[in-house]
Order: sequence, then C-alpha cells, then structure tokens
Amino acid sequence: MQLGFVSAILADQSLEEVLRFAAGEGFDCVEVLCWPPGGPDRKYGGVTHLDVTDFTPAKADDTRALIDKHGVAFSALGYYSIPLSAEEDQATAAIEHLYKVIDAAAMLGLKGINSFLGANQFKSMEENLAKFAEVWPPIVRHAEERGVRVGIENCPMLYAKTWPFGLNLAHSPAIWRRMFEIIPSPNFGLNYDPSHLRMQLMDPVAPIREFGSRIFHTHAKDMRVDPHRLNDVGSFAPPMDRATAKLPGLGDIDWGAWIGALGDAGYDGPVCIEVEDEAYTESLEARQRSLRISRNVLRPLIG
Ligand SMILES: O=C1C[C@@H](O)[C@H](O)[C@@H](O)C1=O
Repeated sequence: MQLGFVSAILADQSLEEVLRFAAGEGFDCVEVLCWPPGGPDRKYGGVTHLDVTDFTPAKADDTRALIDKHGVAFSALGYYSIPLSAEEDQATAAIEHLYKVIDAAAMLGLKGINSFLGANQFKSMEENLAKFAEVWPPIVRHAEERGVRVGIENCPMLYAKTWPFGLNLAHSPAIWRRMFEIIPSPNFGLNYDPSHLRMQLMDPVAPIREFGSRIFHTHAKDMRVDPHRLNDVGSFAPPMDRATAKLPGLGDIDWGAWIGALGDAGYDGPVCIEVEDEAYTESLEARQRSLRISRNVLRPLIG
C-alpha cells in the first residue's frame, strides 16, 4: 500500500508546493483534486490543483516532469461533484467535466480517477438507480476504453440541507451490490472511506470481505460518534449532528483492523489521508501538522 493524502487540505498551495511538502514528509502519493477552476462550490470541494479543462499531451508531459522532480506519485485524480444532481445544470457540468478528468488521467498514464455517483435527493432510491443506469454506463465505457478505473466514494453527502437522502447514492454495501449488478465493468469500483460507514453507525471494516476486489482507492479519515450528541438529537438527525470528522487515530476507527482487512483482501493501493477535522484547519501550519500526525499513525501499519 502507498501512503498519501487528498490535496484538498492544502487548497491554497500550488501543485508544486503540495508535491514538495509530500516529498519532504515522506508521503508516497497525493490524490490530486481537479475541479474546474472557479472557486469552491462547498467546503473541501472546488479545489483545482490540476486544471484539466483543456488538458493536452504537452501539459501531461509538464505534469509528469513535476511528478518525477519530486518523486511523489498521483494516486488518482479526484473530482467529487454530483452527476445525478436534481439541478440539471450541476449534473450536466459534472458529467462533462468527469470526461475531462478521465481523459487527463489517461494522458498522465494514471490507473484511476475518483468521483461520487451523485443523487437526486427528491427522488426515490429506485428512481435514482434508474437514472444511474442511464447516465453512468457511457462514462464507465469511456474510462474502460482509455484503461482508466473509476472509484466511487461512499460519502453520502448528508448534511442538514441534504437530509435525509444525501447527494451521493453510493453510501452502503446494499447499494454497492446494486451498482455493480448494473455496471459489472472491472473498471468500476470504490474509493473506500471507512469514516462514512462509522458516521452511519455501521461497521467500517466488515464490507471489505465482500467488496475487497472492487476497492481501487481508499481515504483514511476517522469519525467519532459523540454519545452526548447522539443522546441529544437521536439517530434520525443529520449524521454530522451526532458525529465529528477526526484525523486517523483520533476517532473511533480501528486502523489496524481496517488495514489488516484490506491486506487480507489483497488490496495494495493508495491510502490517502483526508483531513476534515475542524480542530486542524485554522492555519497552513495546523493543516500540515494534521497530515504529519495522521502519517505518524498510519505509517507503522503500512510500512
Ligand atoms: O472524500 C470526500 C470528498 C469531499 O469533496 C467531500 O466533501 C467529503 O465529505 C469526502 O469525504
């Protein structure tokens, strides 16, 4: 496995600065975020460390030169918009840009990209799955033809405004099973983040036994379910009203059990730390420190 981080936490740094920091701190890889330029559409989103809107083989050469200079790999290109959004403009823009992210990954010779499926929170699960069956097969075919794998992250995008359905269908093993029935392509899999399962009061480790071969990429983010908040608002409340995103090692997840299960499943891909712990976001120094703390927890388990 390779230890890295999701570039979003260094949003105000250039790609070169991100890679220099990663190399200096002994990281193997970085998941490079590729939103279209134009600023955040939400917290931890809207980050453009690599602009792929008009990507060309020459730009790919320049990017590869940067990768070689710092000796830090790109684990994947990441773009987490909402392709099945109820807002047609958002859905169309997300789908169009996804094709560009896939093309850029192919030009860079990368194994994969990461995305959300998206969801229309005003429709039923069955209606959403029918839309997924229409929208996603051509995207996955496009990736397949270019030798790129698509990892879908399991973040439900469930916040007060998107409660109770969320903006990303792919939030549970039951739905992953349906997804892979509809698109069995070997280029279609998961970007597995255990924190989103813990947030839903689920076991973050158990699904690895069934879905191990579908895991293309992982995010290492911890989650703490806060009993005092749960007892106050109940399990029907938006999950982030009763849970707190933490750095790996500072929440409820058993990282040894998680890495152990990934290894048992034959996973040998990236483990990218994703920082959304509000206790470490006030300054660049704090955000960099958060990556060092997380690295110090995970490195001994990865080697
Ligand atoms: O991996 C993720 C992608 C982010 O854009 C999103 O905000 C977050 O919740 C997440 O886990």
